[in-house]
Amino acid sequence: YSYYTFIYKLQIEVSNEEQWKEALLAPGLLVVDVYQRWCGPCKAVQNIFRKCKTEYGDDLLRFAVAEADDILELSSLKGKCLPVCLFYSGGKLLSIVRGVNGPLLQKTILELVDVEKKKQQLGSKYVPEVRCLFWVISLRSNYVQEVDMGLSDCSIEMDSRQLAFFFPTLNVTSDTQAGSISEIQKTLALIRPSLLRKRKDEILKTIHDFGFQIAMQREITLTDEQAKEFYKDHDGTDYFPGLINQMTSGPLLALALTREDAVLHWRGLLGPKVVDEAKEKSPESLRAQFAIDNVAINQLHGSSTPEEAQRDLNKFFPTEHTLAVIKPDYTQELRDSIINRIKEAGFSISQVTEKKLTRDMAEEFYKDHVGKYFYNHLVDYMSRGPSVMMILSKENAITEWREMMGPTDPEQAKQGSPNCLRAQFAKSILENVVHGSSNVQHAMDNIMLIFGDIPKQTLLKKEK
Ligand SMILES: Nc1ncnc2c1ncn2[C@@H]1O[C@H](COP(=O)(O)OP(=O)(O)OP(=O)(O)O)[C@@H](O)[C@H]1O
Repeated sequence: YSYYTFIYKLQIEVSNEEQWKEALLAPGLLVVDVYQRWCGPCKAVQNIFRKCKTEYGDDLLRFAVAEADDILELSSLKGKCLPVCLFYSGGKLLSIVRGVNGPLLQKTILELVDVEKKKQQLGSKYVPEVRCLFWVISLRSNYVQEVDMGLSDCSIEMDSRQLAFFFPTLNVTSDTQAGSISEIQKTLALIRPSLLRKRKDEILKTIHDFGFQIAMQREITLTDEQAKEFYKDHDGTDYFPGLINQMTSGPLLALALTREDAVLHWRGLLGPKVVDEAKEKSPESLRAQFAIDNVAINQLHGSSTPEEAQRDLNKFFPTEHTLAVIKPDYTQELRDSIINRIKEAGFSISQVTEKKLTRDMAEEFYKDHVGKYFYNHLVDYMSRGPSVMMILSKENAITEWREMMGPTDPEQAKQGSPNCLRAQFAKSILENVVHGSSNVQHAMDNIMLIFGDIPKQTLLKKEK
């Protein structure tokens, strides 16, 4: 964790606006490695810079490191763990290279240093030859590649620059040191009860500020057995009783966090496991920042590997099943497009059947609405033709499918969530295209009504 405090001789450290302005206005080419707090400056890039400095180094080539959070101009690069190098001269941004692309970095530095030399030799007689970087974006592969087109058109160069700055959240992947590609991952974070009681809003804001999305969350009070099972590998250690005590002292918050390389980043932010060590060696780490007075156990957990994250997530967010119905009068095209949307959202369709409900079944299905003014119309509608009945399986399936459907009334849906199915396809509040169970009991009852008693094993097998 000491990478937070490294000072590099090769690179000047820019950590406030004043230093930023000073660095930009110094003569020559300035190459800035923009980094994120949890990644630290990129060591692989430093090696390339060191080589360049030795090969073509003179006073016209300078290097800097700056944290995206510290400098306003760099704020659009917040949250990207991929190294981003910016090339400036006379305060102007000339070029951007993302990723540890040694040859491209070297080539860019060589060319731009040459320009600086010419400028120095020719003074005001120097006429710039503009070279442009284009971003070739293949949406299908989510891959962004930089190509030096060597064109002389300033407006095109501006476009590419703007592209990089205005779409920093594009899933940009480029060469990395090990040739691997950063990917969106999920990890499990636990906020232990004492911290949750005292500083819930603050820790959630911090998580958000560090670029994580909360894909799922659940407040849960663990029993002694559940806590012991979760931490069984620590059984027998001197801290085990204290840990179990902390884990069961009230509700904790389990979070499924997503972002690029979520597992590594979350672990990196947490810092050392022992609170005193975290405070001493890594005071910026979350375990130091969010330690609770007089509690020796740290307040935050994170999975160690992607495999462990998957196991941990399954424990806190087990697969749920919900009943989804495409209501009568659908066209084949509508049915296919809804099913595609379901698959794209990551649901497994564990069972599917097309079935015309009898009046009795429709009455049973909507028995909670008996007596309401629309009840008879609802039963008529639901029994007048076949419906597509599906069991959808996923963590958090009930809530997620209801979110996909949107509000009961399509007019309200169009206002608040225009992309939901009801906003796009419902005819009216009555004929609103899709149904989804409201809770676990409702899901179980209606799955039983439509599909009979499906053994759990069948569902699990189908999920795979
Ligand atoms: N005010 C209303 N006027 C007409 N029909 C209505 C009205 N409210 C609900 N409905 C019909 O009854 C169904 C069940 O209503 P409920 O309040 O359970 O909404 P929902 O949970 O969004 O929908 P569903 O149970 O079909 O998933 C609605 O989907 C709709 O078809």
